[in-house]
Amino acid sequence: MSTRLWLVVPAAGQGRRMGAGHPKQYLPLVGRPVLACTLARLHQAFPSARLCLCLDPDDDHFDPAWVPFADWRRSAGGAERVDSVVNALDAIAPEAAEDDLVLVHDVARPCVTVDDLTRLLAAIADDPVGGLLAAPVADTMKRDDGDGRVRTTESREGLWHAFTPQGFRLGLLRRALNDALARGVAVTDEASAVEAAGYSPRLISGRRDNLKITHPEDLALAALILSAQQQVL
Ligand SMILES: Nc1ccn([C@@H]2O[C@H](COP(=O)(O)OP(=O)(O)OP(=O)(O)O)[C@@H](O)[C@H]2O)c(=O)n1
Ligand SMILES: C[C@](O)(CO)[C@H](O)COP(=O)(O)O
Repeated sequence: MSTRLWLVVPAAGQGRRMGAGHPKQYLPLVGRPVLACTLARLHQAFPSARLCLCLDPDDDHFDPAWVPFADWRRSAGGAERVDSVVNALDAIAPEAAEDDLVLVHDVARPCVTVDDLTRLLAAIADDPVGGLLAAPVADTMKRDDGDGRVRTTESREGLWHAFTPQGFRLGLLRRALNDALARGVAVTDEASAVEAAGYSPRLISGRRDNLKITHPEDLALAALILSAQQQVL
């Protein structure tokens, strides 16, 4: 049996830094909610993938009409992003094979391009570990002294911003996440768990406009990015 492609979309966050009063994935972006925009991009790139959408069990904003995938299921969001992803992997495991590829993509990143998505998949399809979209740090990096002043300027050489999607084989990713959680390792993305398991995920250079909508000003930026992308992509 050939390996299948699964998409896991963590969408169970509360959007506290956005401060909109309800989760940012339901804020309108370019005529429809952020969640619908993100799923549309993923569907454009991978129309026959299987989707698992992590939703807060108390979510009363979600509308299934926003899901363009024929084959999809929902899983329960957890306390942290990593818990939502672990729940999703547990939910798909009975239907999936250990070496099926899983791409995990934040619902809060609607500006990822079809080209980056397909390049990521091509780059990791035969990679023994897997990898992630990322971009080299372009600014000078400062470390603060904890009191609003600069302590040091850090070297940015070799530093990358980690984006999503991040893609790994189901078996490797599940083991890595569960081990990391059991050992108390801080897991802010899938790659950090895979790294803690002793592997080196591949960095796939992606576009810098793969913005994660986090703060209020990001929503307008994302709308501009999507409009600009429509002109040229
Ligand atoms: N318990 C959680 C927390 C986050 N996420 C998802 O993980 C992604 C990245 O998280 P982040 O940008 O931090 O989103 P929020 O948790 O919503 O934001 P905040 O931290 O400001 O509350 C988002 O797509 C978010 O919906 C999730 O599925 N489950
Ligand atoms: C996974 C992630 O998008 C990589 O940059 C990011 O870490 C998720 O955001 P959070 O604020 O750390 O939950």
